[in-house]
This record gives sequence, structure tokens and C-alpha cells, in this order.
Amino acid sequence: MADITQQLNTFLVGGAVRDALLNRAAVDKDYVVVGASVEEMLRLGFLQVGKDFPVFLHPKSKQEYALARTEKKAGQGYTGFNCNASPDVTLEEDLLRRDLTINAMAMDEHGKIIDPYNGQVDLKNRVLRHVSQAFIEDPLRVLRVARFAARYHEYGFVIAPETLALMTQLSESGELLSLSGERIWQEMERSLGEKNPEVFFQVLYQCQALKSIWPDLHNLWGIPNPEKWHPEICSGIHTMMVLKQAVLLSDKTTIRFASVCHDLGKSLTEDVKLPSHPGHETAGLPLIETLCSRLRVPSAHKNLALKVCQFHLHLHKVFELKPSTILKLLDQLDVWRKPDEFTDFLLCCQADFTGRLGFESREYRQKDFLFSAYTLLNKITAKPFVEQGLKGFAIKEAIAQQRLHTLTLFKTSYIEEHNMNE
Ligand SMILES: Nc1ccn([C@@H]2O[C@H](COP(=O)(O)OP(=O)(O)OP(=O)(O)O)[C@@H](O)[C@H]2O)c(=O)n1
Repeated sequence: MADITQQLNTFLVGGAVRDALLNRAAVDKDYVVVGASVEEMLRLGFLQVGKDFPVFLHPKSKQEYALARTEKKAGQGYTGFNCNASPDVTLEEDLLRRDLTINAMAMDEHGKIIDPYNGQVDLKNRVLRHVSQAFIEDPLRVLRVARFAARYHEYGFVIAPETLALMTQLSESGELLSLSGERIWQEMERSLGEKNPEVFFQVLYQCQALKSIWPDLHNLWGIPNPEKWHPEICSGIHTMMVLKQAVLLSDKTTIRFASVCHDLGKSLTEDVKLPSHPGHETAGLPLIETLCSRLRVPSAHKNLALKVCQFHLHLHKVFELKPSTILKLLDQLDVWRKPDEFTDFLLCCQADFTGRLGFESREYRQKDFLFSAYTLLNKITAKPFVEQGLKGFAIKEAIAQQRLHTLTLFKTSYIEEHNMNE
């Protein structure tokens, strides 16, 4: 039986065309339909999904088919659009409302590319360029361009100066404040999953968007650190270096997000105390809480970020801590109940340590030490104490004693074995 799309004039559009030309696998396929009406789509069996726009799902393939449309911004925010999806809207008109030239190409059923805004030239020259002034009608596009810059950094893409100027204009107009937290987080989390997420934040910093969407992170640029521990000096640059190191260590966006958050408290250090940052670990906690509730950041991301922020210095200094303090640290990290989060915490601390100019390939023994200590202590169970007839609180006490004893011996032998006495 013939597919219902054969009765329509359909074109593959957007990301699928772009990624096909880049020889990159596309996640979604979006189609645009020219010359059809809502009634015709429904009659053919498509399922309407768009509330604000005439977007449909193919009943079998579940791929997206949208009627060609033009849009005009009518008010503030995302929903303030006047949309015209009448059958006389042309493909070129539909492509004109799109964000970037590389996203404004279409492909017909024979594989022919329709490219009225020179997307192929920009793709070849590795340029992210807006299609028209309609770019500014959707402030989310500032974040999208930053995300594409992060994703395609490895291919050598840069943002066209005139597009960056438009992004700056949009950011400085305050329009970004109308974006919902969910939409910001969606772009941020996707960017964190890309190969060069630091480019996302750098671009947003450069065009002043970070000032609107995450002012505490923006404020880190220009905040100095002691040169001995931070030859790169600037806290913003350090944070980006940490994120790059986190990418080398893990694919998890939880780890990458926590790496970005770990030094936020430094934005609050009083000038007289600079370049040191006493108490920045606790100062950062409410900043993370506020951001996470504003952007509705998932709890796994938030919880790891809070732990890394509060305890990263404890791990850096772990060899200076008494065994009883190390045990307390393990309890505060909730390692006995959350071993996976603990290993993520260790990776974040490693990224913080190696994310400094000239420290990139330095060994971070603290991680190895604390993980080995945890593995050893985790073998201590209640069983022998139960067999001795101990009960309730006495068992807890006995386990704590045994852990302390084991840790004391382990720390001494570790330090000796690694010649770390002086
Ligand atoms: N704010 C937006 C969102 C989307 N689009 C257009 O809609 C297409 C599809 O959007 P989407 O699926 O969100 O993005 P993709 O470009 O497919 O990118 P990704 O690979 O990240 O899904 C884009 O290519 C672009 O032409 C746009 O112009 N402005």
C-alpha cells in the first residue's frame, strides 16, 4: 500500500539535512509539507501534536511533519507568535524563518538539496550564520547557536561576527530573561553532553548571555586565584579548564555540570581577601541551590554539584586530614549508601586538580588513596560483631572503631609506600 506521504509535497529539513551533508548521523528526521492544510493532514491520518504550530506525527513512522509556515513575533516570550501555515506558504518562506543557514536547507525525495540561503557554502566554510533578522524573534536561539558551536567545534566551526553581534544585542536587550528555566536547562544539558561543552559557556560569556541566564558563573571571569595553585589565575578560565578535564574523564552530564559549579562561591569573595577564597566551598552551596530550582535541574545533577562544591578541598587536602576526619568525610559523602556518586565525586575533584595551567598531566593521588580506603573500609561488616553478641548501637560503635583503626593503619602504610613523608 502506498504511503500517505506520497499524496503530499514533503521535504526533509533542518538538522537531518545538515548532518547528512556533514556525514554525521542525525537523531531526528523532520519534514516540512508544502501546499497542504490541517484538514488534509488529519484526513490522511496524521496525528496533530503541535499546540501552537501545525505539527503532525506520521501514524506509522512517528516522524514529524510540519506544514510550511511563516511566523511573526507578536509579544514577549516563546508563545507570542502569529503563525501562518496556509497552503500558499512556500518552502523558501518556511526556510527563511529558521535560525542558521546550515539549518535552513531542505532535501526533496530525490535527494536534491534546496538551499536558498547558502547553507552549503557556510557548511563548507564552517560558519554558523543566522538566516535573517527573524533570528532575534526567538531568544532561545542564542543558546542554540552556543550549543551548535560546542557540538561542531571539532569540525572547526566558528560563529559569524554578524551573528555574534546579533546574539549580543539580543542578550543585552534582556529578552533572555523571558526564557523558561526548563528550556535553558534543556539546551545546557544537551551542550554538556557534547564533545566541547566549554565552548557553549564561552560563547554565552562572550555574547553577554551568561550574565542573564547564570550570573554567578559569568561573575567568575576576572576573579583571581593564587598563582602557585592556579597559574591560569582567572576563576572563569579555570572553570572551563576543569570542564574540559571532566570531559576527558567521563561522558556523564552530572559530572560535567558539577565541574562547572564547583567554584561558584568564589564569585562572592570579598576583594580584601583575594586572591585566596576562604569559605568559598560553603558560599557556593546556596548559589547552586538557587540555580537548580530556577532551571529545574534534576536532583542527581544538583546533589553531585553540592557535594563537589562543599568537599572538593577536603579531598585535595586528604593527606593532611586526621583519620577520624577522613571517616567523617566519607560519612558526609554518604559513600556507604551511594558508592556511584562517590566515584563521580572523585572524578570531579580530579578534574578540578588537573584543570589548571600546567597541571594537566599531574598525578592526583588523593583520588586513588580515598577510593582504596573506601574499598577497604567497605569490607568491614556487622557480622562478626553480631556473632560476638553485640546489639544495636554497640554494633555501630564497633564498626566505627574498626573503620578508624583500619584507616589509621592504611594511611600510614600508603604514605610510606609512596614516599610522601616529607
Ligand atoms: N528555535 C529554533 C528551533 C528550531 N529551528 C529550526 O527547526 C529545525 C529543527 O529543530 P531541532 O529539531 O530543535 O534542531 P536540529 O537542527 O534538528 O538540531 P539537533 O541535531 O540538535 O536536534 C532546526 O534545524 C531549525 O531549522 C529554528 O529555526 N529555531
